[in-house]
Amino acid sequence: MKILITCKLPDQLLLPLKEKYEIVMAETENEPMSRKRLLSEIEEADGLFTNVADTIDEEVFDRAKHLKVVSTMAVGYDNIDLEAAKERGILVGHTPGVLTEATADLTFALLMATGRRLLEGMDVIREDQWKSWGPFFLTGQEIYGKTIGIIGMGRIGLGVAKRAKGFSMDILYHNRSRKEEAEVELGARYVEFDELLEQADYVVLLAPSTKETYHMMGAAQFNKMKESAVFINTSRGPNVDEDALYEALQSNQIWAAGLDVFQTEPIDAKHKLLTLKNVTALPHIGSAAIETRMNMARLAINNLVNGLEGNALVHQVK
Ligand SMILES: NC(=O)c1ccc[n+]([C@@H]2O[C@H](COP(=O)([O-])OP(=O)(O)OC[C@H]3O[C@@H](n4cnc5c(N)ncnc54)[C@H](O)[C@@H]3O)[C@@H](O)[C@H]2O)c1
Ligand SMILES: O=C(O)[C@H](O)CO
Repeated sequence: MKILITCKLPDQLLLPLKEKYEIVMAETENEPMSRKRLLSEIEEADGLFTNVADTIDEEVFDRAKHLKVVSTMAVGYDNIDLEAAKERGILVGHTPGVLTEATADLTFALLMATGRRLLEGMDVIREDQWKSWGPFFLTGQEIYGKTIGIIGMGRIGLGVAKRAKGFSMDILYHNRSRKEEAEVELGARYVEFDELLEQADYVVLLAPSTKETYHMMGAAQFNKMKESAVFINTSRGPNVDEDALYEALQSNQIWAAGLDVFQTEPIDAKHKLLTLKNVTALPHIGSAAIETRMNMARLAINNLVNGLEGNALVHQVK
C-alpha cells in the first residue's frame, strides 16, 4: 500500500512505516508538497498524511482511486471536506489532546506578549530607539487579576482558563454547552456572547472553524468590547472578519490584538494588519513545541496505520 505524506517527517518516525508501505513524502523541511504534486500522487495512494497547510477538497478525493484514510496532524480539520470523504467511505483521523497544553501555553504567552507589548519592546531595542527609562514608556495592560473571556471552552480553552486562574483572573466563558469542570474547579462563569465581549479585558477565541463560527468576531462584536481590551485568536483565521478587526484596532476601538492564525496563511507580509503597532502576529505556531509535534505526528501515524489495517482509528473525526 502507498502512503502519501505532504510534509517532511523525521526518519525515526518513518522507519517502521517503510518496512511495510511505499512512502511518498515532501522533500523540503517546512514547505508543503505542491498542490500539483499532491493531486498527482494521491491517485495511487491508500493513505494520506496531511496537515493544516493542505486543502483536502472534492478535487483531491475525486483523483484518489484507492484512498482509505486521511490523517491530519492537527486537531482542527476544517481544511478537509468531510462530506466528500464520507460519501466515498474514507475515514478521517485527527490529533486532539496531545497538543492541548502546548497550545494553551502559546495562547497565554501571546496574551501576555500582546497585553505588555513585548515585541514592540524588542523592536525598540533593535531599532536603537531606547533612549531612557520613561514613566509611561511602552506601558501596557495589566494581566494579573483582570477578566478573561474565553470563547470556545473546549480542551484548549480549559487549558487557558487554568493558566488564567494562576494569574487570579476572573474567568468568563461562552461555549456551546456548560463546562462543569471549568465552573467547579476554576470558578469560571458561563455568560452570553455579548456579555463576555462587554466585560472581558482579554477576549480569547478558541472555537473551531465551522459555518457557524465564520466571522463570529466582526464589527458588531469588536464594537461591544472595551477600549482597553485585548483580543487573542489562536483558533482559525476565518472566525474573524479581518477588515473589521483592522478598523477596530486602527481606530483604537479596542486596544490590541494577538493573532496566531489568519484568513489566508501564510499571511502576506504587506497585509494591513501587520502595519499596526498594536498587533502581535505569529505564524500559526500554537502547537509548535518539539515533544508536542512528535506526539502529534505519532498519533497521526497511528490513525493512518489503524485505518489502513482495518482497525479503529485512535481519534476518528465523526
Ligand atoms: N493555533 C494553533 O496552532 C492551534 C492549535 C490547536 C488547535 N487550534 C484550534 O483550536 C480549536 C479548538 O481546539 P480544542 O482541542 O480545544 O477543540 P475542542 O473541540 O475541545 O473545543 C472547541 C470548543 O468550541 C466550542 N464551540 C464550537 N462552536 C462554538 C460557538 N459557535 N460558540 C462558542 N463555542 C463554540 C465547542 O463547544 C468546544 O467546547 C481547534 O478547532 C483549532 O481550530 C489552533
Ligand atoms: O488544529 C491544529 O492542531 C493546529 O492548528 C495545528 O496544531
